[in-house]
Amino acid sequence: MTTLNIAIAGAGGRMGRMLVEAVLASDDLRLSGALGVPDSAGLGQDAATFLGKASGAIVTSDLAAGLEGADVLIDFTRPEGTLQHLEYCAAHGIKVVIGTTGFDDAGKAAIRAAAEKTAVVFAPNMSVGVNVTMKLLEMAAQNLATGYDIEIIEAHHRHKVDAPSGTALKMGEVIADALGRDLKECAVYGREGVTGERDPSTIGFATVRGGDIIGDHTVLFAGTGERIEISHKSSSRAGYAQGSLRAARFLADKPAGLFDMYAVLGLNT
Ligand SMILES: NC(=O)C1=CN([C@@H]2O[C@H](COP(=O)(O)OP(=O)(O)OC[C@H]3O[C@@H](n4cnc5c(N)ncnc54)[C@H](OP(=O)(O)O)[C@@H]3O)[C@@H](O)[C@H]2O)C=CC1
Ligand SMILES: O=C(O)C1=N[C@H](C(=O)O)C[C@H](O)C1
Repeated sequence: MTTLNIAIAGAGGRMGRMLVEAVLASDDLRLSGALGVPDSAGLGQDAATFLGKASGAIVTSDLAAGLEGADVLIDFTRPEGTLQHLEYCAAHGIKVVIGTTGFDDAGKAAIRAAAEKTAVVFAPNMSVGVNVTMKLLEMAAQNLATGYDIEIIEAHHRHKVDAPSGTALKMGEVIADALGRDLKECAVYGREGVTGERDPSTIGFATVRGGDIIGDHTVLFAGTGERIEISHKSSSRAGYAQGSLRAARFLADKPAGLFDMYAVLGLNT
């Protein structure tokens, strides 16, 4: 078995720690490096210190040091950090799994451009369950195209900085595509005051933030006399970490290109 060298960006974050633990627990992956920002609490320490272990990877903000020998970088940070890391990886032939959310159109264009130089998996949610839920939404939207109002409700922990979640936005895109609509034209991101009656062609979003909610998403198809709710609820971040490792293994033999979790999980039918 060949060993894949994995570097982790945002190694001290909620997802970074899950990933460090998951890489150390695997027998085909090696933690080759760990990136933080200059004021990160764990800078200069072993990335596995929080587990009471030594991985040999010291958290650094020096990209060359943190990415030395890496085959794949797994990045769950912030858009500005991810884009910096990606530029370095594209220039040095390092593959990248991007879990970060909250990119604007320019950021997404930069990811597409970098993927012409190196292989990239970019997905707002790495869990198998969420990606299968996306397929269910496609089917539901195709079959409930008229007479059903579509609302997407998401809930996350108090520390989350972007809204709606990347997953909720992707759900909106999947549904809009299935209905032949453009999400940019039909999304409604908040309601207040005298809003008038609901326009049936819209897709509504509602955001809840509080406590330690890991990630809940519900899509409501509200018709007359009935409603359908398709929900996914995460009770642990482990599913995101395991999905990210699957994405890293998937990239091992891939040439440059942009892939999503449908490709990783074989859901592109
Ligand atoms: N695709 C998926 O399946 C999932 C995606 N996410 C997304 O992943 C991202 C991170 O989430 P989470 O782990 O909860 O967040 P955290 O805030 O816990 O962790 C973010 C990490 O990135 C570091 N960081 C912050 N700013 C920068 C920067 N500019 N450059 C480089 N590193 C930076 C932080 O450093 P420091 O330690 O100093 O704070 C921290 O280590 C979010 O966008 C979230 O939406 C989350 C879960 C699943
Ligand atoms: O910030 C989080 O925590 C999560 N972010 C992702 C998103 O924005 O969709 C995925 C998951 O919901 C957890």
